[in-house]
Order: sequence, then structure tokens, then C-alpha cells
Amino acid sequence: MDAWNFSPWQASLLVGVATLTIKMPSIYRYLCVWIAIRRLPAPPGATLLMGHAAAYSPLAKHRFEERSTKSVGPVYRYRNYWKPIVVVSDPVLQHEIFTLERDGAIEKPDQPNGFSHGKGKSEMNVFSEKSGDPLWKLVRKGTAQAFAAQNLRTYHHHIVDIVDRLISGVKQKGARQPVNIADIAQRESFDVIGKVGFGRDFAASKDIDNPVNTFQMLTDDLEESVYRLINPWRKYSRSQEKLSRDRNHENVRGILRDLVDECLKRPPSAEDANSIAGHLMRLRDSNGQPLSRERLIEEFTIFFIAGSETTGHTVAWTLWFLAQNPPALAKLEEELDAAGLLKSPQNPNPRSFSYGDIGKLHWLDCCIKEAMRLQPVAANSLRRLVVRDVQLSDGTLLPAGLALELAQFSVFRNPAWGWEDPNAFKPERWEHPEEEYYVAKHGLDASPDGVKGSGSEELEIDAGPKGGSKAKKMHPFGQGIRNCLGQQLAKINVPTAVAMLTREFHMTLASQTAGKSVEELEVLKATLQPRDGIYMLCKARA
Ligand code: HEM
Repeated sequence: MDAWNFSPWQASLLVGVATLTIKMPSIYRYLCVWIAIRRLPAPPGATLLMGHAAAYSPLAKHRFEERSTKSVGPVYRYRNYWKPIVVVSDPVLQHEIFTLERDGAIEKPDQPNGFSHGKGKSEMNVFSEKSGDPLWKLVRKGTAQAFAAQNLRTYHHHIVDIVDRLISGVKQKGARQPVNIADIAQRESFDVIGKVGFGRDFAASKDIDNPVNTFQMLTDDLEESVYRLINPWRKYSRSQEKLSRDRNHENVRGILRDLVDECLKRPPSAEDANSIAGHLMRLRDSNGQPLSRERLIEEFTIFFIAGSETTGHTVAWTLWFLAQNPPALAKLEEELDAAGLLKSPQNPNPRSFSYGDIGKLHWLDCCIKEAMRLQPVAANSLRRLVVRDVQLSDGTLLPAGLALELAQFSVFRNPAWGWEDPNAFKPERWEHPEEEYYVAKHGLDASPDGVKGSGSEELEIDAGPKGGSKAKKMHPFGQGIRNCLGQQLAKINVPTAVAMLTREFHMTLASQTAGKSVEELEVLKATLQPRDGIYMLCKARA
């Protein structure tokens, strides 16, 4: 027995040696990563304990990335606390990385990223799961049908009804009372995903003065996920704020659990058979088994989150840019008028907005693309993990185990990639479709001929960049096999909401918002969004 009588320091030494031995492979891998990336430039401002987390505000990290790209180049390393991260904001290298994702050399990060509280495998979904995972493939392929053009055409009338409902609420406010456009746009996209995705009416757009708890809880939950991503210590915090966020998380899960249980008890109706929920409920794995209840909760959650925050904020930013740019707005009014869609004293009852209008309103499309270039809502989410050592065409070595960030914001605004007047809102640049592509320096042709664009072919899970295809300098919906699954829904929802609100109201910035720069207005949480709303005066056109 005496042999086991250790003094405290001997015991600590033993524990230390044991821990070190167990952790040896991770420590070795960690050191290999540092050695491999040591020659990459790093922006200034890192401190020993926090790394570069001390040098930027996490809620404006996209700006830090933009500054760093300008000061040290498009590929650089930085440290978030102890974690080394490499940021790539060269469109050709990004294109290579997205291509490497096809054969598994690049993957989604290890921990459930972005939209969960990091509780491990139990919170995985189609967004966070690795591309090689059979469930990712099953869900990705199985739900793609819900976003097929033919299907969305049949659902479009729901979107129109939801926007109409919102318009009635805004009208009731009158022309003098400021309306928070960011809030109403969120209500719209929340209801659209509820109805189109899950056959449920959450009625957020019904009474625009009524706080919608579910929707607020989801937003807060997302915010907490991002804080945890930024600050690895946060999960250990016992602060009141953090504990109340934990309770909120459980409540959100409760709501989603109830929704799943309801769907399990009462499967989607014939009308909703082609909704996202309809497809999720019908999925069967290779053993003929349906998705588990827990997995359904995760999938329902991610579709709610990915579908509502992104779309709503895109609508809000587009309306904000239009209100700031009277010539662009006037041109949109002309386009709507020419299509017989604009309300005016001369035409107080124009025809209804239809699905077929979306493809014809070319200037509207240019304005939305330009807003998505300047304020890409997904600016926080393109994170990857290097699985096998790879070398990029510029010689950069990416070692296995390295965390990567494929910056959007810095690419979309960097004049080095051919953007003229990059910080200006110029929808006319999108009159030239080739603007989307970068004229590459490493032998990748940038002509758009034969390029798989952002059309329906990207719904295929095996679509995406292949050797010889073109590098994009504009990819708000991501690229490659992990591109946005719901982009077709966004591509009908955003134009419908922007066009219908514009046809109904002449919108000008209210005093709360007027005169503020975009840096003052924005905040980077799960999405790049307005910090305290965007207030406008909405004057009915007729
Ligand atoms: C303007 C609107 C939207 C934008 C800008 C956007 C952007 C993105 C981006 C950039 C990604 C890729 C993230 C990455 O590579 O790590 C993504 C993935 C995803 N999006 Fe969207 N999104 C939008 C709307 C939607 C909608 C409406 C839905 C569904 C209803 C949706 C569902 C998803 C899902 C499920 C993924 C994960 C796909 C996968 O990893 O296989 N998104 N989105």
C-alpha cells in the first residue's frame, strides 16, 4: 500500500506526465501546424494570452479581416487565444480549397460549428456534419427537392401572402411613424421558412408590434453560439447572462422538439409533402431507418436558422442601400412601373406580383447582388478544417489539423480582384454577368463560358468547382459541395420582399438611422446584420 502513498507534488507530477502523454499526439499536431504556417504573415496586435482576439472586436471581425488583407496580404495567419487560424481571401486559392473539399482533403471543422452550443455529435446537422458522413449526404440530397424551381413555384403564393400581411401592418403605422425594416424583414423570412419549410404559420408578420418570442429566442441562441465560437472559455462561465442564455437554448430546443413531435404525430399534409419537413420525415438511411427524433430536431433547427437570419438581413440591407441611393431606387421604380407592378396615384391597383416576375426584373436583381456583395450576411460562416496536408498553387502549405477561414467580406471589397470603386453601391456592375468571376493569375480561366453558375445545377450535391472551372470573386452563397442548400428559396424570397415593399412604399431613412455609416449600423454575429435595426419612414404610394 505504501507504494501508493504519494506526496501532493509527486501526485501532481504524475498527473502532469500522464496528461502530457495522453495529449502528446495533439500537442505534436499543434506544433506541426505552427511550424508549417510560421512563414505566413500575421497582422500586428497579438498578445500572449489572447492572441489576435485582443486586436479586434469579435463583432466586427470582418473589418479586421479586411484590414489585415490590405496590410499583410490575402493569405495570413492569426491566433484566436491559443488556436492558429489561416485566413484565405484570394479567390483563386479559395476556389482551389473548395475544389479540395470534394475529395475530403478539406472538411467542416471538428466541433459543431456556428449554430450549436458545442455539445458534440448530438448537435450535428447538415450544416455542421462532415461531407463524408452518410447522414449529411442523405439530408443534403433528400431535401434538395424542396428547393427545386418547380416546387418553389407552387409555394410562391405563400411568400406573397406573408409580405402582403406585413404590408398591411406597415400601412397602419402611417407615413410618420418610423418602421424597423430589419425587424419586419426578419419576421417575413421567419414566417416564410415556417410556412414553406414546415407548413406552420408562426404569424410573426401578422402584428408587427407584437414581440415574437420564438423568433427572439432563436436570435439570442444564435448570438450565444457565436460568442462561444469566438471565446473558447465562455462555455465555462457561470455569469447570470450566460446561464440565462443556457436556459434560452434549452427553451429553443423545446420549441423545435415540439414541432418535430407534432410532425411525427401528424405528418405533413399532401400540400406540405414537398416542404423541407416533408422531405426530412420521408428520409431513410441505408438500413431503411428514418432520421431519429434528435436528428430531426437538429435538422429542423438548422433550416430555421440558416433560412431566416440570412434572408431577412439581406432584404434589410438591400432596402437600406436603395434608400441611400435615390438614382438606383428611381431606376427600380421605373422597372416595376414598366412591368405594371408599381402603385401610384395613377395606378392604385397594379397587378399582383408573381413568380414569373422574378426572372424579368433585371435591375432588381442587380441591386440585390450589389447589396450582397457589400454586406454579405454569411460573412462569419465559411470555416474549414484541413484534413490532409495540401499545397496550394501559390506554394502555401496547409498542414492537416489547421483551421481555415475563407473570408467573403475581404474578397468582395478588395480592388485587387478587379472591383472598380469597391466600396460604392453600384448595381450597374452586375449588368455584366462576368463580374462574378476573377480573371485568374494561376492559369484558371475567368471567362464565364461553361461555368456552373448559381442556377439549379448547384443543387446537385456533387456540383461545384472542378479542375479547370472558374474562380469566383463573388460567392455569397458559398461554393462547391457545401454551398447553400436553400439558395433557390432565398433567390425568390429576397426579390419578392424587396419588390413588393418598394412597389407599395416610398421608403426614406428615419432619424434613428439617417446619417449613420454602415460601420455604425452593422454587427457581425451569426450573420452580418444591423445592430439596432434600420428605421425608415414608409409612405404609401397610393
Ligand atoms: C440570402 C440568403 C442566404 C445566404 C446569403 C446563405 C449563405 C450560405 C452560405 C455562404 C453557406 C455555406 C457555408 C459554408 O460554406 O460553410 C450556406 C449553407 C447553407 N445554407 Fe444558406 N444562405 C441563405 C439562405 C438559406 C436558406 C433560405 C436556407 C434554407 C431554408 C439555407 C440553408 C442552408 C444550409 C442547410 C446550408 C448548409 C449546407 C451544407 O453544409 O451542406 N440558406 N448558406
